[in-house]
Amino acid sequence: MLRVQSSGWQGCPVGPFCDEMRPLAALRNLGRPLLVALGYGRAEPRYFHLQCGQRRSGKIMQNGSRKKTVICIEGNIASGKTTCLEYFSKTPNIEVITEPVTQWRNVQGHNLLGLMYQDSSRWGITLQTYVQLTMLDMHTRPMMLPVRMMERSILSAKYIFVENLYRSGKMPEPDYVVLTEWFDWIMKNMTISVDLIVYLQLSPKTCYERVKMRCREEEKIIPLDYLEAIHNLHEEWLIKRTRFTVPAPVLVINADDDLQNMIRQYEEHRDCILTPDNIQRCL
Ligand SMILES: Nc1ncnc2c1ncn2[C@@H]1O[C@H](COP(=O)(O)OP(=O)(O)O)[C@@H](O)[C@H]1O
Ligand SMILES: Nc1ccn([C@H]2C[C@H](O)[C@@H](COP(=O)(O)O)O2)c(=O)n1
Repeated sequence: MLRVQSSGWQGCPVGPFCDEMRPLAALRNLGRPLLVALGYGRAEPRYFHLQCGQRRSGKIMQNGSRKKTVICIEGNIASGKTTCLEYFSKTPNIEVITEPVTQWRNVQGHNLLGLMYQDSSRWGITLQTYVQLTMLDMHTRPMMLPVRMMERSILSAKYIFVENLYRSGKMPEPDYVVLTEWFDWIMKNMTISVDLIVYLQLSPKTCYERVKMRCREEEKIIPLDYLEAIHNLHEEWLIKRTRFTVPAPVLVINADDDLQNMIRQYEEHRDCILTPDNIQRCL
């Protein structure tokens, strides 16, 4: 089963220079207004590119270069994101960026992921601060190929994992507020381009079984209700759309299927996934 959600996005295309931008380069360019937030309110701000004012439908950039495409694969823990990326990595002209879990497990000898699972009230903020940095690095890495597929995004790090820590009382409000101000600054001053979100939707129970099967040391203590909370936040963000901005069209794929059926679904929707301009035709 596959559904497409239309987007509430107001248009934030990539500027001609954005592929070259790295966090430090951007900090040097603080004076240059890249994005303006439209309408702060209950929901998150929406962003519109000031310099080119280009809408998503245009494939050719103002500087004549071809528009590149960024697809984010979102979903619960062990929903099959890495497996999906591995599958598409065999396609020519696609670059794949997986979540830097290895980096999170060894920051100058410190395993932030392990620390977070051992004591999330103490280490949740530490892990999420680092996740936000590494995700920003992923989004701003120069694109070498026309299509980039990445595992999760800086958005889900904030809207799912930071939000869960805060709502469950594991992240004190001052920490949450500081991380939110950092996030808002990034969204206002950096170009975070997302053309399509592929949401792997499945039951928390299946995720639980797959977490057990994968047997990642740090995750052995994950209870089912943690996966339920993470699932509910994905639904709130990408399906119900009750709180946070959804930055691109969302393709919902039923990921409860076995591997063979997952491949069948990926093949059926290959064109929609790899050419987000086609997504309207899939609606
Ligand atoms: N459709 C599927 N059916 C059964 N097992 C799967 C399926 N997709 C992935 N797996 C297995 O589930 C575990 C988690 O998958 P993975 O792709 O690493 O998830 P994620 O990257 O979302 O955490 C792995 O052991 C993987 O081999
Ligand atoms: N912002 C984040 C992102 C991920 N994690 C955790 C969840 C998993 O234990 C691990 C990697 O995720 P997966 O790719 O297996 O879904 O990192 C987190 O705590 N915060």
